[in-house]
Amino acid sequence: MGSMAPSVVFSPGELADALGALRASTPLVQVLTNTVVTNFTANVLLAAGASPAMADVPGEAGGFASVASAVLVNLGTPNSEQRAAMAEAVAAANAAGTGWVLDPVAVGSLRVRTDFALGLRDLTPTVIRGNASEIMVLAEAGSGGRGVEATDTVDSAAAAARALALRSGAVVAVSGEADLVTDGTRTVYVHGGSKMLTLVTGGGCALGAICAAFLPVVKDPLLAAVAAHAFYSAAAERAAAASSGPGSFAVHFLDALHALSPADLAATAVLS
Ligand SMILES: Nc1ncnc2c1ncn2[C@@H]1O[C@H](COP(=O)(O)OP(=O)(O)O)[C@@H](O)[C@H]1O
Ligand SMILES: Cc1ncsc1CCOP(=O)(O)O
Ligand SMILES: [Mg+2]
Repeated sequence: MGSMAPSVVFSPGELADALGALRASTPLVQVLTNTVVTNFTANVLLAAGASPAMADVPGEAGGFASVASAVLVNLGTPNSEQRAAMAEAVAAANAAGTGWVLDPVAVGSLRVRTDFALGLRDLTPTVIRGNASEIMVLAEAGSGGRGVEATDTVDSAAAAARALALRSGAVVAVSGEADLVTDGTRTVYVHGGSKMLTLVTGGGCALGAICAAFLPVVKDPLLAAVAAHAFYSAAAERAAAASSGPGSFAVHFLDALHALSPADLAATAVLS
């Protein structure tokens, strides 16, 4: 896969320890996200063992970011108030040395959010997470997908993802059938998961929140993002096996995020 040979850089034990550390510390994740997925994202964080706080009001967002364990900035429905709050939160997170995740939902054809996303890209996000088309736009190597959906493959975005990581200093994660996570030098593919995640709104957006939840619990942001994707994929696989369609999948997914143990993660994760 990809133009450069990927390598396994993390052991099952490292993934298990990361999940154990998350559960032991209950990270406080500040979420500035879109109106479609807010409730689902909070439930995903709670089920995983984190503590969500949707603090996205100007005047509050900066103060909250200075005490949060990590911050998610998701551009799905970026009204002007929320954009002001995001600017505050990012400045405060950077001042406090707090990790933050940028999810540039639907960048490309939507000018306001694309311009805003390109500005955020250059404000040292710790992780940039998106689908292949979104990542290609932030790398200035594509014109975007179809609304919130990707029209490019993960492999076609691999070179752009590495270039974006080197340019921004962020770990870049590209979701798809197999997820690619890179810091520009090391590249890891996370296999597994379920296509059902694409039939529940927030399947990608809540993954950004889980990336944020892992940031404060491990030193290496690449390991944090890989552990987040492996954990998410393992839970999705378990949920898909128990469900009969998108509705029951969403319920089983929350149950699986809650039930999955560090040992389960170590036994299930497939990296390459
Ligand atoms: N074809 C697929 N098979 C299995 N899992 C998938 C597939 N496509 C996407 N996923 C998973 O769905 C989640 C959301 O990814 P994606 O749909 O690419 O994000 P977004 O919603 O931001 O476009 C990720 O966990 C990803 O691994
Ligand atoms: C449907 C929709 N419209 C604006 S944001 C949004 C949610 C997108 O969620 P995801 O990127 O996780 O599929
Ligand atoms: Mg998305």
